[in-house]
Amino acid sequence: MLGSGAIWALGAMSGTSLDGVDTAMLRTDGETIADFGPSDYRPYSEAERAELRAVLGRWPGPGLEAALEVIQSAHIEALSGHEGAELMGFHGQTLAHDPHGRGTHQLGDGDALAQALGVPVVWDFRSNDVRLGGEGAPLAPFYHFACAKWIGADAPLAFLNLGGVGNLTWVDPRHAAPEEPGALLAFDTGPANAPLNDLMAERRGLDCDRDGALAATGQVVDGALELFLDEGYFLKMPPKSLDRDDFSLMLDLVRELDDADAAATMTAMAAAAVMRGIEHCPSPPARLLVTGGGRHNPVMMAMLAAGLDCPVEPVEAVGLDGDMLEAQAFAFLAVRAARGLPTSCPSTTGVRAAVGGGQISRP
Ligand SMILES: Nc1ncnc2c1ncn2[C@@H]1O[C@H](COP(=O)(O)OP(=O)(O)OP(=O)(O)O)[C@@H](O)[C@H]1O
Ligand SMILES: CC(=O)N[C@H]1[C@@H]2OC[C@@H](O2)[C@@H](O)[C@@H]1O[C@H](C)C(=O)O
Repeated sequence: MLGSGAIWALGAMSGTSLDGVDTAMLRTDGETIADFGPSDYRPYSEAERAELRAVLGRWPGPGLEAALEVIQSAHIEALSGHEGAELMGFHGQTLAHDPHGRGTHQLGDGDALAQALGVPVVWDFRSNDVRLGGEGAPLAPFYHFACAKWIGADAPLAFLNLGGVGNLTWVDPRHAAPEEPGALLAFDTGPANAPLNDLMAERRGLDCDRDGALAATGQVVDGALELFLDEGYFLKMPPKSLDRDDFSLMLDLVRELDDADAAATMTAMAAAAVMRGIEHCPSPPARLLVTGGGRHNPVMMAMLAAGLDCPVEPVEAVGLDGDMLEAQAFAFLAVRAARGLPTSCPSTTGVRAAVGGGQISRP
């Protein structure tokens, strides 16, 4: 098992929007952040993305060879650009997530990666949690706790990741450790960018509504928004998690709307899901710090700010990097796993007891 000093770890994340691999170096002992290191982004080519998209929803079994090759080669390329890492955290690509049914599936082979890179790799972060009755997601909350400490927060605050799916972590930084009861509450808020990206692909052949340009010209249609908010998911008590396409029926709610109104309404849906989520927090957060690609969408950010009673700011406001926070999180979680520390607990995933995730493969 790893000693207790800080080491340089390298994290890699390939998120639900299938845009590419984020990598980031972090010096940490798995409890506190000692230093941030370089980070990088390796986008998937169109052909690679198509290969991955074609296997979304699939469970382990035959027929994944080409997609696995994309994941392995893109990660080897992305990770070998960094030097000096003693340990790597490899999330892999979530293809399917059904924690109370078939489990959770992140495509990737940590053994092969450790052999190729000559560095120990922690991977398969979510399975242990699911085996112990947890949601297996979100896992960034233990890192959000360390971030709250790093910025010197002294009152409850919340982190929001606006990726393909949204996830929220309420943190009370007055606790000494993330697994202490009352320190954290975390859950997926609902769809964030994924359905909006799907709408843009379907209607305009574009990756996303860049800078909210289309939504800014449309009107939010209240009827569609209300139907969306009738979904039982919003009433469910956290912890709770989602698969990328759990809300794909959202597209049907805006089917009759013109492109601009559909984009505005879907952007409002993502924001409204967060507002519903905030109502589940044990106390109102002093501020909401936003990470993930959605913080670049000014329309989504303005809707959040208008609907919440606390300041809504990108994490850059406190000196963090919102494009790399998840890659850093998996570097941090790798060190925790290697030290035998828990990476999730009942209030972050609903797992029966605090548990460490991940298996470790050595070269
Ligand atoms: N300038 C921008 N304007 C609007 N949207 C943007 C912009 N930049 C990024 N995005 C949105 O953010 C998405 C990428 O976000 P991010 O990289 O956080 O997702 P992810 O890590 O793949 O997802 P997850 O956290 O769900 O795994 C893009 O697909 C796009 O929808
Ligand atoms: C199963 C899975 O991969 N879930 C992702 C996804 O993307 C955002 C949200 O849904 C979150 O629950 C999680 O990722 C982040 C990194 C997490 O585990 O914290």
